[in-house]
Amino acid sequence: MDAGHFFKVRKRFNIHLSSADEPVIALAGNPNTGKSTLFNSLTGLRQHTGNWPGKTVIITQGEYAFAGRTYKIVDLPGTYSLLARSSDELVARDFICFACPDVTVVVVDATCLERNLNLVLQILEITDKVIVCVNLIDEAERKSIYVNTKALAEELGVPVVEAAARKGIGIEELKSLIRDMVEGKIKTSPRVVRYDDDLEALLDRIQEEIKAWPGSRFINPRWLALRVLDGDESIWEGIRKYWMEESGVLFI
Ligand SMILES: Nc1nc2c(ncn2[C@@H]2O[C@H](COP(=O)(O)OP(=O)(O)OP(=O)(O)O)[C@@H](O)[C@H]2O)c(=O)[nH]1
Ligand SMILES: [Mg+2]
Repeated sequence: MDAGHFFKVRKRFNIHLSSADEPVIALAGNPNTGKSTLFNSLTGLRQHTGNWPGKTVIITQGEYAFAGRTYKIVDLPGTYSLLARSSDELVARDFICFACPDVTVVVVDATCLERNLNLVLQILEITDKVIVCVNLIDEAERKSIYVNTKALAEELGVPVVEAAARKGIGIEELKSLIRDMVEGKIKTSPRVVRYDDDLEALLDRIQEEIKAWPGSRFINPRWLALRVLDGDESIWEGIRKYWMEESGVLFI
């Protein structure tokens, strides 16, 4: 039943799958971190890439085969945040929260990791099916920057893989991690941002109400409660579009 729901929602994003159980992998990340280059490495396609930000404005999709299974891969627009202030942010956010990719690979730039972690934490608030891909390690090495990926994975509570997408480095390891996550072999425990006690108490109350909705299993209730507190109107538009129109799921 849930697979059928997500099949319909994914179609709404023009993601065409051969069957409802074909895994969907999203590539998210700040602009210019090498998502499209990674996409090309994974799929063997030649999507145009360039070194200016904000280029990918539509969702590009492709496929790759690994160990006998086909994976659909979706290149999301580059964004610094998912607060849905721009159309790029809205598309990336709606895809992650409504189409529920089987894995979201967050591509981060090894040369300026800190700036990229804001988006990683925002995505970890929505989903625990995350792999962080620290790309541009060749560029980082050139600048004598070394990333302790083991410590980063422990801090974030999700797998971290190093890559230099332009040279095809790290691609096989990423594919194998994706397979393991899709098959449920990787248990993650994402770092959750905790707010002050009053806010947490309020979040608990809102979450309890959300959990009573028939559609609540399609979304992370804590994340939705945060959006409610934020006064984020755009989330209701998404719920109408992807739950009610696609699956007839009522939410009140
Ligand atoms: N040195 C090096 N350059 C890379 C690597 N990956 C990507 N690049 C370069 O970084 C630039 C940006 O890459 P894109 O793949 O277009 O980045 P993007 O994340 O898709 O960018 P947006 O779509 O604008 O968000 C291009 O010039 C790539 O060739 C890498 O691993 N090492
Ligand atoms: Mg791109």
